[in-house]
Amino acid sequence: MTHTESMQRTRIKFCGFTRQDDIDTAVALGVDALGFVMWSKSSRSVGIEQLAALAAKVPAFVSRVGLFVDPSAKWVEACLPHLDLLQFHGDETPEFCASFDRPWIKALRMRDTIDLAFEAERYAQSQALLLDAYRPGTPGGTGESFDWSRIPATLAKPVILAGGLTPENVSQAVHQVRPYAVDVSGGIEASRGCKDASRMASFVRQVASADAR
Ligand SMILES: O=C(O)c1ccccc1NCC(=O)[C@H](O)[C@H](O)COP(=O)(O)O
Repeated sequence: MTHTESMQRTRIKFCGFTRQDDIDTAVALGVDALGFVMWSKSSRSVGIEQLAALAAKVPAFVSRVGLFVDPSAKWVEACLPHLDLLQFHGDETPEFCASFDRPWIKALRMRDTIDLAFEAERYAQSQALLLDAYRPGTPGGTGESFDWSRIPATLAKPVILAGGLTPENVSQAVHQVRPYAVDVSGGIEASRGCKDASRMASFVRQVASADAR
């Protein structure tokens, strides 16, 4: 059964926050989860002090998600007090992902050879699988989409659809895939790391209208 058949709305995660004003806007729009890039090679990354300051002002019942790419255990542990959920974007093993005292999701890049049923079994302890576009050498945040018809109608884990989503295409994406959640970064930005309030609002409206279809 898809989540829509069970009458659940599509959850929304916005990723790559660096500014308090953008977080305030997203929270006011009712966004479910806010992502912080804890990978220093990203132009959207925040340091631990910035994470602490931003995360402290996120109200209850909005998830603070930390995004990691092949981190050390020490780095994840340092970030843990400010996070509700961990998102792993590299080649982390299931054992590594499960070794922290937080729920977690695994991002999978949709390379041609990927076997999603196998990955769902492999990452069985994850809360969900985030499916993202594959670009060699770039672990995420590419702003590129992939062919959504490659996602099986049923999968053992909830699907978070990511990769190149925008206010312009998210309604079609939700209608076609019926994911548990959608995740966006570049599609709601004015510039790298800076969100655009009107694009954030438009994205949320488009998801709601797709849910109502
Ligand atoms: O945003 C980054 O710079 C980034 C770097 C390394 C791994 C993941 C990264 N971002 C993840 C996301 O923002 C999203 O979860 C996802 O990749 C979708 O991004 P976009 O295609 O820009 O909507």
